[in-house]
Amino acid sequence: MPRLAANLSTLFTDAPFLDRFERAAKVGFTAVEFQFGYVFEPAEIAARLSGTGLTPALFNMPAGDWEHGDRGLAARPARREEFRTGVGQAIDLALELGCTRLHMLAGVVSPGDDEETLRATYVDNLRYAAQFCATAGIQVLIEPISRESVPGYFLTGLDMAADLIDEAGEDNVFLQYDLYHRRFVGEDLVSPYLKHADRIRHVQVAGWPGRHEPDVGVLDWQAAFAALDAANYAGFVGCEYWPAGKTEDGLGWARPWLGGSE
Ligand SMILES: O=C(O)C(=O)[C@H](O)CO
Ligand SMILES: [Mg+2]
Repeated sequence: MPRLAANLSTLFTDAPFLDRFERAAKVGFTAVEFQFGYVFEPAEIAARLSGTGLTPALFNMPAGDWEHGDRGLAARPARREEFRTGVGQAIDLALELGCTRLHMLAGVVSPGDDEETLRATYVDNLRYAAQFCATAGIQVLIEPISRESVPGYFLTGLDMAADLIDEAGEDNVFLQYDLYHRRFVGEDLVSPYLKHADRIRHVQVAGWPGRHEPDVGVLDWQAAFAALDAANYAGFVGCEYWPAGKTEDGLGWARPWLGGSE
C-alpha cells in the first residue's frame, strides 16, 4: 500500500502555497513533499504542518535561479559556494519541519563542459552535503531526471546515480525513483526499480506523457506500485504531477490510499 505524499508545488496550485497544506489534509493525504519553500520563514511552514498533522516527506535543496534555468548546482564547478550555502539553508528548514530527506538537484550542464570536472565537482558536493546532513540525521536523495524533461541535466540514469553514490562513499545517500522520468527510457518501470530497490528511499509518480495524474496517459503505475509492495517499500510516493483539472477532481486513482477524505 503506497504511502502517498502530495507535492504541494504541483498540486492545489489554485491556492497560495501555505494554504495547500490544509487542502491536502482535507482530501486525506497524511504526508506532503514540496520542491522549494525558501521564500517562507521555516516557522510559517512548520505551523501549517503542525496545524494539519501532515508528515513532511521530502523537499529540495536550493537549486539556484529556477526562473533563469538553473535546475540545481551540485555539478556546477563555478557555483560551489552557493551550493554549500544552500545545503545549510536546507538543513535549517528540515530541522524546523522535522523532515529527514532532502533531494539534491544536480544541475544543467553544457556540451562543452569537461566531464571529469563535472563528475568530480558533483561527488565532492555530494560528500559535503551528505556529511553535513548526517550531523542532522538527514538522508540525501539524488534523482536521475530525463533530458527530454530537463535538457542538459547532469544526472540522467539510475546506474550513473548508483555509481556516483558509491564514489561518494557516504552511507546516508540514496536514490529517488521518479516513475515519470523513467518512463522516457522504456515501458518497464519494474526491473529498474528492482535492480536498485535497496538504495531507493523515495518514489515519485505522474502520468506519462503529459505529467498529469498517473491514470492520464499510458504509464503503468499499477505494475510499479505492485512492485513497491512486493519489495516491502517503506518510503513515500510523492505525487509530483500537474493536475489536468482541479486537483481534487483528479484524485480518483488515489482514493484507495487516501484516509479520512470527504
Ligand atoms: O523534476 C523532478 O522530477 C523533480 O523531482 C525535481 O525535484 C524538480 O523539483
Ligand atoms: Mg521528481
